Amino acid sequence: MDALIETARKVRARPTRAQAEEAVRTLLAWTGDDPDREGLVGTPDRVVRAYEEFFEGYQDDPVALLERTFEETGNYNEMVVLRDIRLESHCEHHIIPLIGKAHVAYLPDRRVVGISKLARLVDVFAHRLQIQEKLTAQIADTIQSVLQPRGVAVVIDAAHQCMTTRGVHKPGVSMVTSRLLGEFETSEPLRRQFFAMAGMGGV
Ligand SMILES: Nc1nc2c(ncn2[C@@H]2O[C@H](COP(=O)(O)OP(=O)(O)OP(=O)(O)O)[C@@H](O)[C@H]2O)c(=O)[nH]1
Repeated sequence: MDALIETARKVRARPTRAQAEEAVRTLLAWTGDDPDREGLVGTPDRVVRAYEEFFEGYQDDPVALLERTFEETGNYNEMVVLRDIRLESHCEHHIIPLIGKAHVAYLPDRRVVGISKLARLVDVFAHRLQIQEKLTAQIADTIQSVLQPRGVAVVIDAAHQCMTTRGVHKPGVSMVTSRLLGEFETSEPLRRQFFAMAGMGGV
């Protein structure tokens, strides 16, 4: 298995919850506000709970998700596309949300995976600190490595709030990334069919 996927499966030791809450308290004090006032006293706990949700993907094994497959497919070997998968992630540079859609396709080779697992796979990697390029690659490479289909295509179209709410302040901009493997890489008609099926004919 690919070394990058092996790394993505590792569950690392982490600081305690109390340490995480203390870190939030420090940030609150750093803003210039009073962490002990009524409105903020519960904030470290809330922020840590929110982070548990945002970053729960570190606790999940992306490979195990795809290991249950079905071979009774009626010889179906055409493209399978799951499009418009809502994507919520956080950029690793500013820990600010990036929100958009993922479109995931593969060309089965005799076996297929339960379709919800593709959406779960997107969530596992999205619920980690990310840059969009790595997120796109991790989703595609995991499907390729575990299912070994004839091809995989992943496109992500997302808006980065680190570009809209701070810094360069450019609302309305979205970033599009793609990873095309196997027959999607070698066949132009197949790529075109994928982009059309994903509703991205203009990309
Ligand atoms: N390629 C890529 N860049 C990203 C992503 N998310 C955030 N960034 C960018 O990461 C860069 C970090 O740049 P730095 O110069 O280190 O940070 P900064 O001073 O906060 O940059 P500004 O955002 O330009 O203010 C910024 O250009 C962000 O727009 C992503 O998913 N992919």
